[in-house]
Order: sequence, then structure tokens, then C-alpha cells
Amino acid sequence: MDLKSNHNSPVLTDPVPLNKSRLGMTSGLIPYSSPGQAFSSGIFLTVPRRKPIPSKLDDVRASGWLDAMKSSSPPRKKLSKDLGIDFVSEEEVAYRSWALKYPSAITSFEQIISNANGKRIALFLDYDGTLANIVVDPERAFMTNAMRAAVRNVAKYFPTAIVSGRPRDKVYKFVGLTDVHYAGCHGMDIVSPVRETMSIANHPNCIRSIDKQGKEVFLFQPANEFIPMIDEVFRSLIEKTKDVEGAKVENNKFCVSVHYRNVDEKVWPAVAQCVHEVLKDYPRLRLNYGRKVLEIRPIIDWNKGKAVEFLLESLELESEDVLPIYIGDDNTDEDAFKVLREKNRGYGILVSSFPKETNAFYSLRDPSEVMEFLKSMVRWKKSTAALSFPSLRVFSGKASSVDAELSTELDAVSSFSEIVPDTVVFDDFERFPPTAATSAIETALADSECYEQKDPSLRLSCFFNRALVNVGADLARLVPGRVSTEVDAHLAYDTHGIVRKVHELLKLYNDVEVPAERLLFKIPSTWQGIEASRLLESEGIQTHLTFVYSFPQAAAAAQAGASVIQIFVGRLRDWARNHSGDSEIEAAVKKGDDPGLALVTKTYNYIHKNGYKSKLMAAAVRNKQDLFSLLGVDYIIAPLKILQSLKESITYPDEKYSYVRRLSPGSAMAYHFTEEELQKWDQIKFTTAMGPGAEQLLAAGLEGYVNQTNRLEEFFGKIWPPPNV
Ligand SMILES: O=P(O)(O)OC[C@H]1O[C@H](O[C@H]2O[C@H](CO)[C@@H](O)[C@H](O)[C@H]2O)[C@H](O)[C@@H](O)[C@@H]1O
Repeated sequence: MDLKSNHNSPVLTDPVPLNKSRLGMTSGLIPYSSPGQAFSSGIFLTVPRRKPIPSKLDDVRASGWLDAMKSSSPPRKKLSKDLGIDFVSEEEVAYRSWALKYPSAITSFEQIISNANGKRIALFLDYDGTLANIVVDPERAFMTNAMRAAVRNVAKYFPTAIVSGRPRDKVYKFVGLTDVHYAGCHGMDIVSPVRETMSIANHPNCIRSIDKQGKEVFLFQPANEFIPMIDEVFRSLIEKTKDVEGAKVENNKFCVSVHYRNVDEKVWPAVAQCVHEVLKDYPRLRLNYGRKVLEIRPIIDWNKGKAVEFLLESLELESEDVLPIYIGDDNTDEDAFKVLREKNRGYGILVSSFPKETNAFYSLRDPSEVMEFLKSMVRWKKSTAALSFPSLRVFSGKASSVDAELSTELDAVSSFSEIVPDTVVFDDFERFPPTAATSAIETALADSECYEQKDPSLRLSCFFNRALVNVGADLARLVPGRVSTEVDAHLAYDTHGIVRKVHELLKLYNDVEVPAERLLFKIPSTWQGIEASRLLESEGIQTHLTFVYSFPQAAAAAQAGASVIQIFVGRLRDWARNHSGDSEIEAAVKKGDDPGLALVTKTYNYIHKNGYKSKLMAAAVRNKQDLFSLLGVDYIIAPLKILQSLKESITYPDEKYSYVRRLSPGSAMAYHFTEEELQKWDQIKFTTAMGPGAEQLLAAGLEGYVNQTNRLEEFFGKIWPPPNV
């Protein structure tokens, strides 16, 4: 910042972005400083206006302003291709030589990643000009659906925050993603997770609040006391500029933006004059130059750079093992670039299609390149790690198709819960005959170890295991997440039989080079299955407990440390419609709740309130209403027809925000559990507490699995021996 003391101005300004003087006038600028001359010149008379605008600029200080207004808002660069000329323009040559100093983050992607050197990357993204193209109307600076999908995807893998000049709620309306953090008003309006040890936790302007998802958060608004002043300045500026055609004043709560994008350049001095006249009475406010915008903000030692430091600390990302990357296009983003450069941590990436002095390390030309960069980050992460959970059943389809970049209801719900498609191809293996469909099964049938088995049942079991693993391995190659393999349902009541089977399958997976971290083993939630899960999890093997229809099963599964717990919402509802005598189901119905949805809610709250590591999956979701009622649960398995409908229904920004997170760690804390519910479950308590609903549904589920297995074995029996054996 530099204090313009030579003109007794009370106004502090940020440095002019290019190396031009702010005090002298550059040639070609309108001589507006001469009293009485500016608005009587023909130049100004050409501008249509209702009333005469202020007739003179009585202070040469404004000349420095104009310089800055021009240099921070260079005209749109004409590309040679725009002009239909097939040569490299002078501007392009200049850009390319500038880019030698600030190389493209896309072409330098490998270098950026290798410099990360195993560190965790945290992303900070500016909004206007970075995630959304600059447009004439600031109220319509929407980001594209493709960009929203890119940000949503990148945020799945890297902690991501949006740091904008706009108020937090406004930028949230544009972005509409719940899994990113937001800092608005150049960092003067931040919400972050509560971290007691933060030095700033005791700052009077750092208060505890509850966010939209019901989570306790810090709300840090260091310029709180300026709100009335900003409001006053906003009203004065509206009044002052009302006759300046095209000028627009925006109240950003802790700062005011005066836009001159739509003002004839010849009238820019009038804009400068209006702002100057208002600002001179407010020594505690300063001026900053953005892209065709004059921003008035409080003189406090706070900016986007400080906001990044704040977020790094509150998100527990301040360690040396974290590499922050900040992407932004405007002068205010320079504060963030500077912090990263000076602290020798991470990189700034400037979004600019023209050469510009910057503290960033790399560059991107425009938001479309930003999107490319974000997508590269996701591709890179997906290729190096299997972190997400897109596919559960070993026989499921390609979950990655759900990642399609659409602004649909699917986008909206996906920001709350991970939606997993439920396609069970081999449940219906007669319609999808393996002979036609899978080399996986042919390979299993050709397995010499198997066909050398004399005992037909051992031979069958061998084929079966091989086929499962072959298909699982194929899926593991197709999807980036974990693949869940069902453990033979005949073993549902045999803890050690399950453990042995999982070990066998793991060995086979190991033979085909699928590592254990890519796998889940799906086990029915009998007491014996839950015990097997406990043993396997203690060895670091991930289990997926299925057929959960009651709270005792869910609680025991969480206590066993199951990685995933799967509840079947619709099946419980169906049972309740046709049966009675189950106290847990009846208690839910009496309260007016759906028993399936109630069980998911209670289990989610139980897991979160008690700090269990399990993730919760809702299955047998029958319609969209079920899905909306469960937003916030970790995974929702949805039938393809629901996915299709979600994908085909377009949501408009306002509707999107009406989607409400139903389950959140915050609301889990408020849920009351009885002592009995919180007890340590053992086999006797478990068996006694399980009602007829769960017993019958579990039995039916097992029967279904056993039937499937029998049919598949029968099928193998029929095609054995294959002609070439
Ligand atoms: O920090 P940011 O997220 O980049 O916000 C900075 C300012 O962005 C908006 O103005 C800019 O974008 C408008 C829409 O494209 C454009 O019309 C304007 O000329 C740009 O300056 C926003 O309206 C400002 O309040 C923000 O301060």
C-alpha cells in the first residue's frame, strides 16, 4: 500500500498493477484535471445522460486513479484468430515471452506435481475471472456446469476453498457446492471448521456459528464494525453515480464495488471523481483497483493472503507436508500469491491472457484453462490413488459414468452424498450369459488349478472364486474406487469360514495384482458376519456389512469397525406395510417416520456421535423422494432409472439451493441415545434385541444370495467341461 500524502489524501490505495506511474498522466488520457474543462469538452457531451454529471474534477489525484483504472482493466486482447489472420500477433509474441517467466500450469503440470513430492495439495480458487468468465453484468457471472463439476470433483480429492471479493453467501449461490470452503469479501467473511487452538479463535470478531449443514463453525468477519460505514458509502455512491450512464455500485457488505465496465471510457474520470468525492470523507476506507471495478474497503490488515493463512490453519493444513496452490486473476489475488511466494510454500497461478507483473509462479490464460488444470489434478489423483468409493458390488457397472459433467439434479444431490449406481449384471446372468459376456469367466474355467480338482464341489468353488476375482479385477481396472466382492452367503453363520474365504479371495486378488486397499468384502450382518468383520478389520482388511435392517445390527457393525454399513431403506418399508410385531419398526411408524429412513438417520447419528469410522450406505432407495430425504449420508445406491431421471432433470441455480442436507455430523451431536442403545453389543444382547422384521429380511436376503450362488454354480456345472478341456 502507498499513502498518497503528497495530495493530503486520506485514501490508501493498493499498488497499480503495471509499472506505470499513478501520479502523472499517460499520453492519450483525457485531460480531465483541468477545472471546468472536462465536462464541457466534446468528448463528454457525446455520452448520453439524464442529468449533468459532476462538472469538474477538482483534484489532480484522480489522474493517478485513471491510470490505475486503465492499467488494471486492459482491453480484451484481439487474438490473431479473431481477426482471421493466420500469424502470431505481436501480442501473442509478447504473451509467449512473458509466459517463459510464468509458464503455463497446464504444460508444467508434471513439474508442479513432481514438485509436490508426495505433499498433500490444498486448492484456493478465486471466483470472478477464474471460475467464471468476466461478463458485463456482475449479477450474471454464473460458472458453467462443466466448471462446477470440475470444482466438485477436485474438491473430492483436495481440500478446496473459494476466496472471492464477493460476499460469501453470494459466491456460494454461484458455486453451490457444499464440500468446499468459502471466504468472501477478500477474506473479510470466512467460515471455517472450529479449531480451538487457533490463535485467532479468541479474536472478538471470530464467533462460533452453525452452518447450513448443521455443523459448528468459526465465522470470522474482521471488518464487522465497518458494516454501517460501508452501507452509508454504498448509498452515497448510488446517489453520486446515478447519472453516470453504465456505472453500477455493488454492496458487498464489507466493501463496495463501483463498476465502470459499462461506462464509456471517456466518462471514467467522472466515475473516479464520484468515488473520490465520497471517499475523501472516510479516512478509514481505502481504494483498490480490480477488473473495471473500483473497490472500497476498510483499512485493516486483512486480505486474501491473510485469508489463505487463516484457512490453512483452521483446516489443519499448515504443516510443511501441504502444498497450497492458489489460482486467481485479479490484483487482490496478488496478496495470496505473495504470501505463498514469500513463505516459500506452494504456488500462485495467475489467470491472465495478457502479460502482467505478478507474484504468481505459473499462469493460465482463462477460466477454460483453469478447468483443464482442475481436471488434470483429478485425473492425476485418480491414477495414483483409489480414494473414493464409486462402485460397490463386484458385479456393478461403471460408476465413473456418474461423474458426467451435467448441471442436473444429480449434480445437486451429488454435492451432499456420493451416489452409487446399482447395476447387478450377473444377478441376471441368464440374460447376460457369461459365455458371451466375459473373458473373466472363460479364464476361470480354463484355470488349470481348478480343473485339476477331482472333487466336483471343490472344483466348482475354485471356478467360482476365480470368476469373482477376475470380474472384480476387471472392475478395479475400470473404476478408480474400491470394488466390493460378495463373500459366499452359505458361510453367513460361520465367522471363521468367512475369514478363511476372504483370505482365499485376497490371495487370488493378489495374484492378479489388485491390492487390498482397492477391495471391500461384502459380508451379511449376522452376528457371525459382524464378528468376521471385526477380525478382518483388525487385520486392515476392509469389510462391507450388508443386510442391516435393525439398530442392533447397525450399532454392532459400527462397534466392529466395519468400513461400510449398508441399510436397505425400501425393504424395511415394504416389510412394515405387510407385517406387524416389530417394536423398532413400530416405534418409527408411530412417530410418523418411515422405518427405513429412520434407521439410516439413527445409524448415521450413532456413527458420528460416537466417532466410529464406518461409512453409511443407503440402499433399496425406491424413488427420488427417498434420495432427497437422505442427503448427507455417505453413499446412496440408486437404481439406474432414478439416476437417469436425476440426470435428465435440470435444476436452475435457485432450485439447487433448496436441496437440504438431512444428515450432518452437527445434527448427530444433538441426537439422544438411550443407555441401552449405547451399550457394548454382544451376541446375546444382539440376538435378543433383533426384531422379527430384521430377522425375516436378513433371512430373505441370505436366501436370495444363496439362490444366486446356486444358480451360478448350476450354470458352471452345465458348461463344464468346456470343449477345449
Ligand atoms: O475476487 P473475485 O471473486 O474475483 O471478485 C472480484 C470482483 O468480481 C466481480 O466483478 C468482476 O466480475 C464481474 C462479472 O464478471 C465483472 O462485470 C466486473 O467488471 C469484474 O470486476 C464482483 O462484481 C465484484 O464485486 C468483486 O469484487
